[in-house]
Amino acid sequence: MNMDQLKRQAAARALEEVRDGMQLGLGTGSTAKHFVELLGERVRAGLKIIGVPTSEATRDDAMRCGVPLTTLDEIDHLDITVDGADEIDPALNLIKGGGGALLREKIVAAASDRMIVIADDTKWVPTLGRFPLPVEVIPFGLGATRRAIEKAFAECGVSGQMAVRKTKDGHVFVTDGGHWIVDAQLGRIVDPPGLAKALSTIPGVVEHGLFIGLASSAVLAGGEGIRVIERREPKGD
Ligand SMILES: O=C[C@H](O)[C@H](O)[C@H](O)COP(=O)(O)O
Repeated sequence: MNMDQLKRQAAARALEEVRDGMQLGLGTGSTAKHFVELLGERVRAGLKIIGVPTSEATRDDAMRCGVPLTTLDEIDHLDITVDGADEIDPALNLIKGGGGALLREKIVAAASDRMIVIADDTKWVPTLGRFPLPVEVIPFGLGATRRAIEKAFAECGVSGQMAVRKTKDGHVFVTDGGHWIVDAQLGRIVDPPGLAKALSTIPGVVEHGLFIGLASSAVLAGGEGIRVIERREPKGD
């Protein structure tokens, strides 16, 4: 089974949790796209749900698949968000933002009763950090923000090269919110909750890709089948 088939299997397993009448957060990326497509099939067969997309790309996919959409201004909570991840550790801490959607993804996940992470099992790691950590920043004063980020890294026992994300054609990548992303090659993040807190205090940092205490479960698809890992502590701890 190839990677794409594994991603679709994980998406199909998460879909089993969806019930009539639910309000759903719709993640971004190649794995979440499978979920949106499968959800669209169920909607066309009569399932009544409504979704909040976490990016313009997901909005386009959902509309194409016939998934009805709303916003967090029109509804007061979400039942489940289903989203992919770049890395997942045994405490269900995540690195997200490889596709640049981390800010909306975090807002939507935080507004959800449950977040189900779907992935192929190569995303499962003992320690976060092999995948570059995305940090979404305001372009104004970027030099000062970078220095503050470096200081936060040092205080949290990590270091590594940082680079402003570029598109394939060499232009600066701009997020749906109009911000830039700095990707940090940290290798091994020893204290993800500590680093998350430190980054959140920096004025020029809009958001970062560490998702701490947000995932309720992870559905991992691999060559030997599907593994569902449930979070033990309540959401937010
Ligand atoms: O910004 C993008 C998101 O955080 C994605 O969910 C993450 O990068 C995983 O994407 P994929 O399922 O394509 O590996």
